Amino acid sequence: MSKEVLLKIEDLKVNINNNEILKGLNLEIKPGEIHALMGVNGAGKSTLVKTLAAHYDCEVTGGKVTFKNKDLLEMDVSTRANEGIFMSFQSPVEVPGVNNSYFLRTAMNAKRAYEGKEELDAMQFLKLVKEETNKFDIDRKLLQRDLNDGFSGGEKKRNELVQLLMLNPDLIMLDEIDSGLDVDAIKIVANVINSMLDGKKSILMITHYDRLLELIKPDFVHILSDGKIAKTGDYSLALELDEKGFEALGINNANS
Ligand SMILES: Nc1ncnc2c1ncn2[C@@H]1O[C@H](COP(=O)(O)OP(=O)(O)OP(=O)(O)O)[C@@H](O)[C@H]1O
Repeated sequence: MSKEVLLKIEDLKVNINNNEILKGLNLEIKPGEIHALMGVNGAGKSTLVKTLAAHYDCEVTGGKVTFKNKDLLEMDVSTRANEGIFMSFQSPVEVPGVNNSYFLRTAMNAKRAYEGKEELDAMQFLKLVKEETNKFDIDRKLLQRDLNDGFSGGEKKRNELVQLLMLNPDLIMLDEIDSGLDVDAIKIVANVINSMLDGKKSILMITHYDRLLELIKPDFVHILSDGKIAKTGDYSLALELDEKGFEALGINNANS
């Protein structure tokens, strides 16, 4: 693998329901970098991360994406996860009938098998979960329930943090993980993410608010508009955006 680039997106075009949402997007993420993605509602931010996570809504019509120098678009959803891509969804789906703990252990064991490691039995798994969640104020009771079934918005996000800690991915994609969270919960999110940063893990996070970026400082801030990255800067771009709004920065309000 090239040491310089973890994820490379070139001229990516994506349709949803036959509408072109991404119109030739380019983005490069190196190991250890934190990228924030901002933009008006409907600009296509979620579409980008959903496409990278192989979501069935997103039809790639052009372009190239490489992850660890491999063709990402050729990989199915589980291969992408096993290769080290993790996505935290804006609204994680509820899966009644599937035990949360069982689901997570299965996902971990699939990744371990892919990496040539031994599978974890239930006891080893629980020990690991306990070690990881004890470092943070994360309630383990959610693991006994069915996956996201009846979880509150905040509980769903906390559950994703447990998944994140256990799966230990190389690229963490967070789609508005701060939305609907109370101040303490946002701090837990930031603590978990910051604790995972080891100079190699990269982050692509979508947010509308400077609050999260204050706690997880991005190296790059991108503004998505009209299906492309319209502007890139450092953290000061997020501050400028917060102060002046999109229009003052010359960003179109429509995704047409
Ligand atoms: N399943 C779908 N069917 C039809 N249109 C869709 C679907 N999913 C997304 N879209 C459309 O694609 C466009 C981009 O949506 P996307 O969710 O990527 O925007 P976003 O930048 O993440 O917005 P927000 O900031 O509001 O979360 C929007 O116009 C949206 O209505």
